[in-house]
Amino acid sequence: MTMLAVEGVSVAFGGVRALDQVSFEVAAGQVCGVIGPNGAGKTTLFDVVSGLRRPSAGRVSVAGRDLTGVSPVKRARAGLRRTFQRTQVFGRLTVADNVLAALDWHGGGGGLAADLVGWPGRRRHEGERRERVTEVLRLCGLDGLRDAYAAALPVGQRRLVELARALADWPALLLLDEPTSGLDAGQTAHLGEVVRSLDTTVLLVEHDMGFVMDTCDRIVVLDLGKVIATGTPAEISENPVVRAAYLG
Ligand SMILES: Nc1ncnc2c1ncn2[C@@H]1O[C@H](COP(=O)(O)OP(=O)(O)OP(=O)(O)O)[C@@H](O)[C@H]1O
Repeated sequence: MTMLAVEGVSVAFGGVRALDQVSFEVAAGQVCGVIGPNGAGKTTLFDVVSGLRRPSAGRVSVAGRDLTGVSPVKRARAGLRRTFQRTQVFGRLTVADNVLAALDWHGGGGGLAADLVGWPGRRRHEGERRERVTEVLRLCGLDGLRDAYAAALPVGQRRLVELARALADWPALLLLDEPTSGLDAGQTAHLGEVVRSLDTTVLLVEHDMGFVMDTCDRIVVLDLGKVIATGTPAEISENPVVRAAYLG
């Protein structure tokens, strides 16, 4: 099943074609990396998929639903989650509470009255939510840190907390913007292991080629706004067109 479909997407800034008829698909459960030289259009593509920028032509669909003209907030309701280059976690909350807060926006059901009377349905929801927090912390290798304050963690672990937050309510599609930025080699390797172990569909933009090659099932290569290649890491690393674009 196709989870993300980008079809004929174009964006122009004045005379610059940042994206020119970009099309590709990501199958459910796959990790897809977008790479390309500086100015290739990676950030613009990310902004189009996450809803920050509307394309002048083309369509973006998630799980068969056309989201092209839909706001970022409504995309989030449709199951799209993203992380940012600069981590966005609540420093004064514990790791577990950071993840719980990411689940909270669905509400526990029943509103304020349910909060006040400790409605049994609400208590059941609460138990399920705490189970999900535990599960997500395990997925992200954060079990041992659930009671640590996020502000006290090194950047590699804060990045994992952000990932855990994004995963908390079972996203349909997870967008990772330069996930390794600021991480050392060990932290990058650990993040790659976590991302590979997920069942979630992931689209990531990343400069670290080693990370992309090790982590992604498929790679989309952009150059000057166009898709010049798609394929497995092995296919991409052997592709002469890709090599030429990078050697410039
Ligand atoms: N807001 C903007 N106004 C004008 N031109 C822009 C704007 N944003 C991007 N561009 C241009 O569009 C093209 C694609 O830029 P984009 O930032 O998407 O590339 P990128 O692949 O993310 O590059 P980098 O690897 O350097 O981050 C570039 O030529 C860039 O100069």
